[in-house]
Amino acid sequence: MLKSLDLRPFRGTALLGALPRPSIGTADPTGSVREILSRVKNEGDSALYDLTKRFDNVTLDHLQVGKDEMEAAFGRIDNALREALLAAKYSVVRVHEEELKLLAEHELIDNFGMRITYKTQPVDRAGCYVPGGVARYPSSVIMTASIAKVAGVREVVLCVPPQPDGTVDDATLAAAHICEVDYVFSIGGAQAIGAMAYGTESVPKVDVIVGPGNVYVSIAKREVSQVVGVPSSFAGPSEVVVVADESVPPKWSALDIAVQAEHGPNGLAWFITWNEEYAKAVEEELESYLDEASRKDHIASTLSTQGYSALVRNRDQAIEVANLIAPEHLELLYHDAGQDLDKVTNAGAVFVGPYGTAAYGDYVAGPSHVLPTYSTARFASVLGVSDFRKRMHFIEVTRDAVDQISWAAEEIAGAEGLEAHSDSIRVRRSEGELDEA
Ligand SMILES: NC(=O)c1ccc[n+]([C@@H]2O[C@H](COP(=O)([O-])OP(=O)(O)OC[C@H]3O[C@@H](n4cnc5c(N)ncnc54)[C@H](O)[C@@H]3O)[C@@H](O)[C@H]2O)c1
Ligand SMILES: [Zn+2]
Repeated sequence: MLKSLDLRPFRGTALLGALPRPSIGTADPTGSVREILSRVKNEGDSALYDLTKRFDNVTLDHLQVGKDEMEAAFGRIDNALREALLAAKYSVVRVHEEELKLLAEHELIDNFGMRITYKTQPVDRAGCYVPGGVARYPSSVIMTASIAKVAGVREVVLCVPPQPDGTVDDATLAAAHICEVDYVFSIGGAQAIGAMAYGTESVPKVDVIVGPGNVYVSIAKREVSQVVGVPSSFAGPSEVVVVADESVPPKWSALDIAVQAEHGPNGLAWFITWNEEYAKAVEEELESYLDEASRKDHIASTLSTQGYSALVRNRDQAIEVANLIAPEHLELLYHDAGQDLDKVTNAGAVFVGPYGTAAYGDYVAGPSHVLPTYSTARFASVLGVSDFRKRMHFIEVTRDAVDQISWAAEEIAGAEGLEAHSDSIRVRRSEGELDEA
């Protein structure tokens, strides 16, 4: 089931060489994504109807889902699901209200008489993509839209692929209602990203696009990043690295390997341990679980292409391997894992201790489940309030600064041959103090 790797002999750069390269799946669809985007840009709504027919096999007669329909869906869903979605939103809002405090306006420093103040402002309108091909993701509504609202975004636009009958499922609409989403459109794939980036007759143009999706969606976001803000993470097919030993029941480890593979194809699932017997026990549990799993095909498809069971020397090497993979989800399930957290440098989210299945993070932990995949955790981060806000500095130049630091600015302007630059400073320095009115 999982491909076995014995990484024990490898050290340093040889270890990197011994790891299989991540793969984006079958053929790279950048060419067809570009075609879709240019049709949306040039033809607007009519391209959206046509592409939805082609890729979702649905003939729509309108694109927008009204606020009344969101409210009705909220009323229709099970009581227990309604409570669960509200609890998840509450948890996400709490975490992000705290995160927002970190961005509070403050004076950084008095720098040579120049007062530097740090401030952030929300973007005006955000677009959230909620996937809906292989599975339904009401949780992704909460993990994007509620964070945009906490960040202070004025309007939130949400796109989600239509179901085969052309509607959007009740749970997704109910989540949109809970998160006070302003517009919902039943459009999926690269065409949805194009619609939000360029704007069409029906879909308002947004300033930032966030949200996970399959390769078409993720590549489309990368393509439109010239005209709209897009976080640098590639929030693509799900990934997990599970590090465990005999201190954890093998069934728990086996299930966690299956969890992220359940999302669909092109994902990645690694199991890492330093205990050979335990690796065998986990493999056996995984096989017996798969015999009965309802999403057996999805899980098997990810595991057969990018499912690995790696044997390492010790926990240090386990973390070294995890850092090289830079996975979306890292689980450190073994006893005392809390001791190792400083060594983790590359991962989207890290789950610590034997109870730490990534599924808590998918729904209720509070941080967004929109996380960097495809090794982008080397440089990119979890979705958060800062993705919806822009940083700016206020620079208040006092007379004191003119006296203290003009010389350096004039000198550099001179070296760059930019006369107006040095003149603008020199007049202030030489023409003395203005009367304060
Ligand atoms: N990284 C994260 O934070 C995170 C979180 C949740 C989900 N996910 C991932 O999101 C993905 C969801 O994928 P999905 O496929 O279920 O839904 P999706 O909404 O991302 O994609 C469905 C759309 O893809 C388009 N499409 C399908 N085939 C196409 C083709 N041949 N050419 C052009 N467009 C095509 C269609 O327009 C369709 O509407 C999964 O891989 C899951 O792992 C990631
Ligand atoms: Zn998941």
